[in-house]
Amino acid sequence: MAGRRKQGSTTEKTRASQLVLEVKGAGKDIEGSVLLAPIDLKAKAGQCIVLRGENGSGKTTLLRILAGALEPSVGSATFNGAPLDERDPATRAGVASLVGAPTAYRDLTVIDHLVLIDSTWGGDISTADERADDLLVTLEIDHLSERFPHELSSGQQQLFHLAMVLFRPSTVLLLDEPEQRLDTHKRGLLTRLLVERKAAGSTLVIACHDPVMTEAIADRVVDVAGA
Ligand SMILES: Nc1ncnc2c1ncn2[C@@H]1O[C@H](COP(=O)(O)OP(=O)(O)OP(=O)(O)O)[C@@H](O)[C@H]1O
Repeated sequence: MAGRRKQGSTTEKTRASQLVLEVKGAGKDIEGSVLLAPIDLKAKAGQCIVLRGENGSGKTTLLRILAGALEPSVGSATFNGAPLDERDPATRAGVASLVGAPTAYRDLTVIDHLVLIDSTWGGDISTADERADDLLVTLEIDHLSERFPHELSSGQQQLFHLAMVLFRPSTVLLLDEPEQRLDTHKRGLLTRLLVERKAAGSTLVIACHDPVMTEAIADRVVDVAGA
């Protein structure tokens, strides 16, 4: 019994010390235009890296590289030691990202979207509604569960998009300015939720222009310097 406990704690420590994301000198240019100057980044389980930098410095480009949606022109980016590639099942299963607006359907309600996402990830259909509603309650948009996406305000739409990415299973969460269009109360609520995700072992990389939120969630701030 004692031996099993010891082995378990060693495994947990090993897991916590392993790099989940590693970017080594990754940069991106297209036809002579520099989108991202070469940059390094390391993140372990339970860590949150905040990307900071002026408009156009390359934060979204770096997030797209981390999502496996964009291949770096130089350097490398890996997830658990393997190259990031959104076509690869390991990347798709582990990495959830909100970079730009996700696909939404005019004829599905807010809760329909969550139940659909859950079913594509193999969630238990008998509890999907209840779990979806719990997340909407946490984000304080449960009263909007039967609305269609085009019936939401811009801030409500942002919370809906966050719900879509938070509802699917993942070990890495990539968010591009999740605070945008949210009021102060909702920013606080999102901050608490992200701190909880971190405590549960998720790796977070977040581009953020809000210094209060950055202070609350960042284990490390990476300055994206631009070309
Ligand atoms: N397809 C493209 N071709 C050429 N340049 C591009 C392309 N997409 C983006 N860029 C340029 O790459 C740079 C980095 O853009 P990116 O969106 O990564 O910046 P950002 O740091 O996320 O900015 P913001 O804070 O405004 O969201 C910008 O100068 C942008 O104009």
